[in-house]
Amino acid sequence: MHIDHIGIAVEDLESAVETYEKLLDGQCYKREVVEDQQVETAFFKTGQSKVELLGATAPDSVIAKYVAQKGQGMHHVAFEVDDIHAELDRLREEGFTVLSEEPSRGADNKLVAFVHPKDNCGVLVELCQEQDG
Ligand SMILES: CC[C@@H](C(=O)O)C(=O)SCCNC(=O)CCNC(=O)[C@H](O)C(C)(C)COP(=O)(O)OP(=O)(O)OC[C@H]1O[C@@H](n2cnc3c(N)ncnc32)[C@H](O)[C@@H]1OP(=O)(O)O
Ligand SMILES: [Co+2]
Repeated sequence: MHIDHIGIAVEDLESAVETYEKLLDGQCYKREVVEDQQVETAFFKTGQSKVELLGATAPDSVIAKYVAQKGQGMHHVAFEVDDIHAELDRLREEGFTVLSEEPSRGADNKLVAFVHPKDNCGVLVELCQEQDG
C-alpha cells in the first residue's frame, strides 16, 4: 500500500491549476471529468505520488458542499492497493464505515472507494486500484 494521491478541494479549478503549476514548478499532466463523483480533476506528479485538484461540476457535488462548509483545502488521502475488494472486506470486518457497497470508476483509470472520515481521525480515506486496459 502506498499514497497514490492527496485530493484538494478547490473553488475554481482553472485558477487552482495556475497556482499549483507555479507552486510545483510543473505542468498539470491530466484533466478529467468523473461524472459519478460530479467532479473535474487536475493532476500533478510529485515523485511517486500525485496531487489531485478537485473542482465541483454540479451544485450538489460533495466538493461543492465541502467548499461551502469548510472552504478550499485538503479533502482526502488516497492509498493504492492491489486488491480493492479484499481490502474493503478487511476494513468492514475491522469496523470501518465503507461509503459504498462496491468500488466505482475514479480518475486515472482506477477503481475507487471511500472510508468515512469519522473512522480515520477526521481524514476521508480513498482506496484505489489500477484497472486493467
Ligand atoms: C475523481 C474521482 C476520485 C479519484 O479518482 O480520486 C475522487 O477523488 S472523488 C472525491 C470526491 N468524492 C467523495 O469524496 C466521495 C466520498 N465522500 C462522501 O461520501 C461524502 O463527502 C462524506 C465523506 C460521506 C461526507 O458527506 P456528508 O455526510 O453528506 O457531509 P456532511 O457535510 O454532512 O459531513 C458529515 C461530517 O463529515 C465531515 N466531512 C465531510 N467531508 C469531509 C472530508 N472530506 N474530510 C474530513 N471530514 C469531512 C463534516 O465536516 C461533518 O463533520 P461533523 O460536522 O463533525 O459531523
Ligand atoms: Co481522489
